[in-house]
Amino acid sequence: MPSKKRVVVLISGSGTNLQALIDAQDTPALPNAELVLVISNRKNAYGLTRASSANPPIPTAYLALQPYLKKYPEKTREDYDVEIARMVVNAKPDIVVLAGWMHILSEKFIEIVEGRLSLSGPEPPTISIPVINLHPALPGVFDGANAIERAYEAFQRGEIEHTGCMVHRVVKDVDRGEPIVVRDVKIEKGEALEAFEERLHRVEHEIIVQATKIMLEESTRAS
Ligand SMILES: Nc1nc2c(c(=O)[nH]1)N[C@@H](CN(C=O)c1ccc(C(=O)N[C@@H](CCC(=O)O)C(=O)O)cc1)CN2
Ligand SMILES: NCC(=O)N[C@@H]1O[C@H](COP(=O)([O-])[O-])[C@@H](O)[C@H]1O
Repeated sequence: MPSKKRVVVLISGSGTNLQALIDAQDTPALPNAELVLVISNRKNAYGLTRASSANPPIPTAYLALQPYLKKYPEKTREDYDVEIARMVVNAKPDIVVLAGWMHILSEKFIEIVEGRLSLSGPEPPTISIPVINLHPALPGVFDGANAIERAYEAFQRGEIEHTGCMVHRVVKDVDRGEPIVVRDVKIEKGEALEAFEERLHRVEHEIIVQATKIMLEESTRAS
């Protein structure tokens, strides 16, 4: 049996998408995969509880930007991103999944994790870890935070007829990476935001597993 593919997940909140990955790991939905680390930038993220309550428990880590900058006044936001990259690389993942990670990552993070920049010294990096992100909107529309609410309001103004969600490769430009899985989600006339959001989240829980599986299969073929 080949060794399991290692998945690192970055979160900032409730972790319902993390839970979808936890439930899918090492099942036909996400075969031969195990979550090896969950990193949160918010101490009270319930996703940390989901990880530690999993069976077996998934190791967790927490590092928030503002406390880091307060503790190390000489450091920068980019230094923080390098620390996150160090935590990720040390976990030796085959993929990194941003599942509600609400922090824009610097290009340096991407260069380190994708193996174009070495964490320590001049020797060439030996890693190339794909980073993917779940975003609750369609490619090129409603980039950034609060996308669900913005799409809902645009629908109420008659500007759009539907929205959707996607998982895409992470590049420097937020939400502009190559889409991996894209799903349309209709907004029903008269539907409350909460009901629409619940329907969209259910689709997210499917596509985050599908996209992770696709990327791990791709990395297996490439190796
Ligand atoms: N370099 C990239 N970093 C990140 C991407 C990406 O595509 N490229 N995706 C985001 C996830 N995301 C949307 O999908 C997103 C998350 C957060 C923000 C944002 O404005 N964050 C603020 C802080 C907001 C807060 O703390 O509540 C910030 O980082 O200053 C925009 C888009 C993850 N990172
Ligand atoms: N721009 C990024 C973004 O808005 N991400 C969104 O955060 C939520 C996390 O939910 P969860 O914590 O329950 O998984 C998800 O809806 C995800 O699309």
